[in-house]
Amino acid sequence: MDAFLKRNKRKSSAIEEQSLDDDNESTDVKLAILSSLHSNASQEVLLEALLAHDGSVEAASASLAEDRSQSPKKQRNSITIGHQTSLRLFASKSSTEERPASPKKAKLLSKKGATLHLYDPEDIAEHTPCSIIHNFLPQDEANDLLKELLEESDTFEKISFKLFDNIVQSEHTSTFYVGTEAEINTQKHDYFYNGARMTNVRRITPQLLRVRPRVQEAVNKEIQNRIKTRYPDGKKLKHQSLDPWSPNCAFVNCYNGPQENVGYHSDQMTYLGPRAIIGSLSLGVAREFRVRRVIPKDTENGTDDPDAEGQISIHLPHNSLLVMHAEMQEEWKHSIAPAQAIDPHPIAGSRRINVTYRDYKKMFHARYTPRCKCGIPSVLRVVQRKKENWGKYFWMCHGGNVPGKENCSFFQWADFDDDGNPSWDKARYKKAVTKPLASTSQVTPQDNNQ
Ligand SMILES: O=C(O)CCC(=O)C(=O)O
Ligand SMILES: [Fe+2]
Repeated sequence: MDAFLKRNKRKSSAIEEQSLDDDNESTDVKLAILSSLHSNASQEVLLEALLAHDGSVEAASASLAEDRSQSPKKQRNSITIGHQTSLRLFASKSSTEERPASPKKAKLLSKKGATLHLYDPEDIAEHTPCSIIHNFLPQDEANDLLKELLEESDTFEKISFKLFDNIVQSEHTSTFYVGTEAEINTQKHDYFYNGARMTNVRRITPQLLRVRPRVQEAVNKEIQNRIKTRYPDGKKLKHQSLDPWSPNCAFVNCYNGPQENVGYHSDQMTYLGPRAIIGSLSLGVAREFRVRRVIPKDTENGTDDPDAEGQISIHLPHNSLLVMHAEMQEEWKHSIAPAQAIDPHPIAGSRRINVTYRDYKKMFHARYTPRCKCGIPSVLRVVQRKKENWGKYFWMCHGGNVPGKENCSFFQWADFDDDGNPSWDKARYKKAVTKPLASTSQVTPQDNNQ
């Protein structure tokens, strides 16, 4: 849950600022030249053009001139978000026409210290571990869900947790929803988050329930499409589940105003299992969802700089469904950036609601996951930063996050088969799955900041 820490946020933005300072003098100069040549274009548009042309001012300028002559209204100066541009506008004809049948690693367009802004679903699928569907629900359904959750959000809470010896709070508010009263009880008694029990758990609302099958269907289609078009040999990833994605809970966030944000993190895999997939629906004010790849420290390009490849910003307008695919939590981090300004939404005002539908796996019920010496379920992590053992999963104690407790230093490598199934006692598990699915499903908050 470090993701929410104000203190942590300050630390990571300090790192980002430093890398911006280190790296961007030449980019700044180039932007200034481009700006003088295209005074009507926003900095975002200029940067996008520059990145799309590998830093060549001449080529970026030519493409901006061409773009402007084709569509003079496209340029804008607003610092709020929501306009639709595509990298394909900047790409040469042949590069878009000759998309390979089998997936190839997309050319990296983001750069150290810079933010590449993406709006177009094709660009997003190509350059990030996500895919997006705009205007996802029928308008009335999206608005009904938004209204319902805005009302709910009046009683959402900030999450409190321990950092070193301080109790700190998230900036935004949230709560989570499961299917039945029995699930609420299971949640409150059996599940632990960062070493503590969750108290704020609610029964799923009528609108969340109504939307769920649509999300389920769309996410499963996106998963299949991704496997076919983007993964090596058109095969699912190692440890990715073969089962259809079946969301049984929803974690809902409310960001009230432009400054409420979530720092860089990966979502906790403990109860979702490896290669977790998440369906994330955005409602109300449009905000920026930023992603950056986690680069192992001791590779050839080894670096300690988390911003070494820059970051990519995905714009999330009202009624968009973002799918975080199977490679996301292990290999990337994500955040909701603070905004300088926002376009108020006619229903939500300055608020944004985000629903992450999640598939809590029966096999990863808290009663099976390894317990640490403190007697609480341990958390599932993956080696992200070290080349040695990179991608290996492990269980560790999270007691250190509980006020008054110490981390008991429990550590155990995790063992999963190719489909992500754990190797523990299947007999016990079989007994449990005779219970209805609803009684074993859960919701988790975010966290996995290593
Ligand atoms: O608000 C969002 O879009 C993302 C929230 C998030 O990262 C999370 O709930 O884990
Ligand atoms: Fe998250």
